[in-house]
Amino acid sequence: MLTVRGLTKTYATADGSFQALKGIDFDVPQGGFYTLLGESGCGKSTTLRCVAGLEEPDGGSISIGGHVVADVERGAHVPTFERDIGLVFQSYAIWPHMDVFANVAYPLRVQRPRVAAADIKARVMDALRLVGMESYATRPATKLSGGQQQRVAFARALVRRPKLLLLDEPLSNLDAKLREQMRFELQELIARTGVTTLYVTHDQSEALAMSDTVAVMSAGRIVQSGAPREVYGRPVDRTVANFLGSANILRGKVVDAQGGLTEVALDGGASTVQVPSRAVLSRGAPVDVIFRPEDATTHLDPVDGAIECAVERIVFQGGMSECQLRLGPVLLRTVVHPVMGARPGDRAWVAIQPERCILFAA
Ligand SMILES: Nc1ncnc2c1ncn2[C@@H]1O[C@H](COP(=O)(O)OP(=O)(O)OP(=O)(O)O)[C@@H](O)[C@H]1O
Repeated sequence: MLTVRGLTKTYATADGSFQALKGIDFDVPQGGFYTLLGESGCGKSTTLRCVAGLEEPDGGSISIGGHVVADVERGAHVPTFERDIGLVFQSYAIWPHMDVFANVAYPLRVQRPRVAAADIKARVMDALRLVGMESYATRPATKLSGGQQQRVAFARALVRRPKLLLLDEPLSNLDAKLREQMRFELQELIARTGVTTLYVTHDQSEALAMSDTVAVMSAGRIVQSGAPREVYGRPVDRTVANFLGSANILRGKVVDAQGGLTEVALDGGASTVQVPSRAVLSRGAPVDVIFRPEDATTHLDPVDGAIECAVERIVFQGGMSECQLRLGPVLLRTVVHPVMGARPGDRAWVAIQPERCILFAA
């Protein structure tokens, strides 16, 4: 449905130029929910803005539903209002001088192909019903809460029944509780309409919870893309592992490698672990062993093969606590039940599940 090939974009800056996109390729199938995730400045919004036609790329091509909307080589650039898209940004961007109805009706009145006047009311009310705002049609836009304004923005983006919905951090202005509620509402809304969605966020929990496919971006490139579980469970490098969830990293050296298992002696004589690894690493090679907080258990008594640490901090997080443990220069994080009676300074033993570890050459 959406195809992006070889997208590049360089901005002119005060001291020269800055290449924000260095060759972006991806496809979103019909009805797919594709998320661009990454730290601030990695190029997520620039990618979305190129798909929307708000920026002109300087290389590559974009097609939406089989129609080429941008192709630098052929000099093609279809303006935003002629692309079959709905757009929602972080700032609600609904017009304060109009009521809810007029806001949602606006794209039907100004964009082509025009919708017959007689059909406008039914189309607007359908869109408002979709977001649970049908009883607010005559409410001035300024007399709405943040969440209600964003619902109106979704209704306005969907009222023309676009092929593609483009969402740039649409939940970021909402407080934590509302953000979570709106996340589910938005997911349901998208599932009900079946609209293909390109979503931009720096919030990893949003990306993991909502998407069919997550693409992690860094410095103008997509470094990994796949199903959320796959990217979380099998990050291709430390950057992805660290960005998507928290990752514990232990340095070590390869002792032996046989039959897909690599034996690693962790630095400081902490322990030896046998980790599955596809890469062929020579004996003595320095490596990083990476594991997620939930892939280790924490014990207050010695356990065979476990790593001895000192409890540094217990961070209560409601249903679970994060246990921070000191191992020389490294601070490990594990997940423990809030009733676990550990205190700062206690000795503790961390047993990692070797089959869940990931190995990278250091
Ligand atoms: N109009 C512009 N002129 C110059 N540089 C720009 C312009 N727009 C964006 N950039 C730069 O391009 C890079 C990518 O910006 P972009 O907005 O795509 O990042 P992002 O990943 O969406 O970040 P954020 O999450 O902070 O919005 C940044 O370094 C940014 O400073």
